[in-house]
Order: sequence, then structure tokens, then C-alpha cells
Amino acid sequence: MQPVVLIVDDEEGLLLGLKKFLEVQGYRVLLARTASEAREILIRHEVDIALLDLRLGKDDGMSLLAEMVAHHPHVAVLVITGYGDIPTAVECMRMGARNFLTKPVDHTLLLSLLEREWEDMRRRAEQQAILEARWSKEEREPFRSRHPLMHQVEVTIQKVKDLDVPVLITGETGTGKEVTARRIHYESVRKDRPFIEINCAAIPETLLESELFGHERGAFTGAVERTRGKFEQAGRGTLFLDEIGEMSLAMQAKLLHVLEERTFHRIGGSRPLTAECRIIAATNAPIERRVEEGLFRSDLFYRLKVIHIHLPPLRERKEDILPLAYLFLKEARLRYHRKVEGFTPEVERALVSYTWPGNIRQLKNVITNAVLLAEGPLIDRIDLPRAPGSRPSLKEGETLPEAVRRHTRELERALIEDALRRTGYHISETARLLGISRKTLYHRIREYGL
Ligand SMILES: Nc1ncnc2c1ncn2[C@@H]1O[C@H](COP(=O)(O)OP(=O)(O)OP(=O)(O)O)[C@@H](O)[C@H]1O
Repeated sequence: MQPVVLIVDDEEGLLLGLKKFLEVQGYRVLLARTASEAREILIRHEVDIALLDLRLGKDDGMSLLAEMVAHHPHVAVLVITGYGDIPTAVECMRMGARNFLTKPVDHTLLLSLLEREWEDMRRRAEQQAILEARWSKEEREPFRSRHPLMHQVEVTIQKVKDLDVPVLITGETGTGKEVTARRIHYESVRKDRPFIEINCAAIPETLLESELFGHERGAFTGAVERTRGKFEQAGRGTLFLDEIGEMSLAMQAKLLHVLEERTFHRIGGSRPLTAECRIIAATNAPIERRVEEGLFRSDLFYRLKVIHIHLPPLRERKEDILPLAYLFLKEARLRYHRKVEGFTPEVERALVSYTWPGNIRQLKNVITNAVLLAEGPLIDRIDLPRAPGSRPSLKEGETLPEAVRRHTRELERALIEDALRRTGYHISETARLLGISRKTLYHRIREYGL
């Protein structure tokens, strides 16, 4: 993966010089000449590292730094200061900059700082992935609902787990489709074989085919070695196709062919390979509507939904809210070493009466935050997003900047939710409508539990 560096400077010569130098070193470089250009780029692109000149013409580099630290915490900021301006550099590091360089920029030093940041980021991402896998996937026992609406789901899981036919799981975002897919796999005879997942919406259409089927060396520019696709990686295990509703018609045709023939080819390959994995597909898009509109092939739809599991939203199974809330409380308490024991009766009532548009994911986020912020053994206040249209107000003990930040987040959440509804939960269309990348949209959906 190519690291993306944003350079913010108003000196044209320096910008172009650094851009050329870094591109030769394999970095992707984006340029901003003003603070507002930098803001625009940060919203629209996934930036890894920013090089920020504190002297930005009439703009104030320090305020931009503060904004970047607050709103784009994943971006590592290196500041460029005038020669000998050490107190400012120290202040910047205190504010959250990762390091500083003085002018004129020493290219060798810059390169070593960038490499160190990039290495750090990759290590953190790996550790995060290990933690995630340890905490939220196979090892943890998922909650099993006793609600009558979920009873049928349980019966179906038990009945079909060992069969060799596809399963389609539908339900709103955060209702537990992936958790259900994993349960089917790990409770089945395939449990010692791989469980491979792929998010069909998060991968650009041009890459999806090679991700799924793999490619031979030289199959296309950049195919430097033979690569096994997800079908091969899954072997005789399970392939989980998440967000299948977002798949293009061309890819749907290819997938249907694999389901019918049980064979596929790596891109550029002539030897047919056998697809032995079980397919579980999931979607939160209104897939029947997509079929009616001709956006999803009806033959593929019927083939996938041989077994159909629909997960009802949390608001339709309110009895599950408190058991889940206590489960997440226990998890967060252990994970963050907090001494929190439960909720006050008012908080319990608030949890049960809320509508949970982001379902279990949102409930989990809310409870984890509450555990982190709790001061006593009982959680006595809970932050639930306001109903749209109500007037902004200051919470007890909240400062103005805190309230502004909270309201900005609520506004952003509501706008994204609105855009998702308008496009019928079509990720690419929503990203286009909002003018942000699909990756950023994904981050936000997860962050806000949408
Ligand atoms: N039965 C369960 N027990 C414990 N946690 C659960 C359960 N179901 C869902 N969760 C938690 O809720 C969150 C969302 O679950 P999951 O990713 O399976 O939902 P999803 O329906 O696939 O969401 P999306 O449509 O957005 O991809 C995860 O953090 C998961 O750990």
C-alpha cells in the first residue's frame, strides 16, 4: 500500500520540489496551498501523514494543526518551522504533532521521519487487527437471544449450518449479520477450515474480481506475481460476501457462474479451479427492491436465498437491549480495567426506550463510551443522539468547545444517515452524494454505528 502524504505550504517552489522528491521515493503526494485547501483534501482523501508549514501566508498553521489533531487523529502531522524556532516546535508537539523539521528541509531527514511514521502506523494497524480478532471475533461467545423473533433465526442456524447450500443474511446495519455468519461457520463441520470475508462495497469494482478469483503473474499491469483469490483462500471453509447488494451486475454474472458451475479461473489463467467453499452473503440494502429495479440479478438472488435469515432490528426486540448492554458493559470493564457494575434504573429505562437506528453496533459503542466516562460504580448518564430537529443545548459540566464538537458530530451523523436513506443504503452513491471517499464513509458508518 502506498502511503499518502499531504504537504501544506504556500511556497510553490518548496511544494513542487518536495512532491517530486517524495513521488520518486514511492509516496503519493497531495498539495495544499491554504488551510481551506488542506481541510478539503482531508475530508475527501485518506491521508496518512501531513507535512504542515506553520507559516501559511495569512492562515494560521497552529490552528490548522489543532484542527487536524482534533478531527483527523489518524493523520500523523510533521510540522515545518523556521530555523531555530524551537519553542514553537515544542508547543506543536505538545498539541499533538508527531515531530518537526526546520527550514530548509533536509530531504534525508524528512525521508527517515516519514519512514518511521509509516512503519509505526503499520505496526499499530497490525496490533489493532490482532486485538480485534482476539476480542470481538471467534474467541468471544456471542449473545444468544431468547426473543421469539430470534427463535426462528436460532432454529434455522442449527438446521442449516452443516448443509452445503448458500445462505443469505439480511437486516439493518449493526444487527449482527457478520456475527451470525461466523456462528454458522464456527458451529459447523467446516469450523477448522478458513472463514474468509470480503466486503464487496469497500473494494473498488476493478479490484473485486482479482480479490475474489486471484490472478496469474502478468495478467494485467502490476500483476507481478500469482495471487490466490478469496475463493482459493477459503478452500473448503466459508466465504462470507458482505454487502453483496453493492456488487456490480458484471460481477454478479461472474459470481452466478461460480455458484452454478462450481468452477472459476484466476484472471489470466487457463486452468479451471474448483470452488469448494460455502457461500454466506449478507446485505443491509433493500435487495428485493434492487431486484425489481434490475440492479440485482433475480437468478443470483434466488440462488443465494435458498436459505434466508432475516435479523430484526433491535427496536423490534427490546427485551434483548438490557442483556446486551450488560454484556458490553462487562466486556468494556475487563478491557479497560474499570470498576463499573451496572446502570441506574433511569439509564436502563432510557436504553430500552431508545430506537437504536445503528442497532447492536450502536448500543455497543454507547455502552463502551459510558464505561470509559463513568465516575462511580453505576452508570448514571448516557449519551444518546438527539432526535433530529431538537434545539442544541449545553449539557451539565460541558464547555462550549466540547458542546460544539458534540453537536458537529451529531449533525454529521444525521446528514450521513439522511444521505444513506436517500440512496437506499447504496454505499458508492452515498459517498458520491456526500463528496467523500467510500473509505471515509465506511469509517463514519462504523464510528457512528449507522
Ligand atoms: N449476538 C451478538 N453478541 C454480541 N455482540 C454482537 C452480537 N451481534 C452483533 N454484535 C456486535 O455488534 C456489532 C455489529 O455486528 P455485525 O458487524 O455482525 O453487524 P452487521 O449486521 O454485519 O453490520 P453491517 O451491516 O453494518 O456490516 C459488532 O461489534 C458485533 O460484535
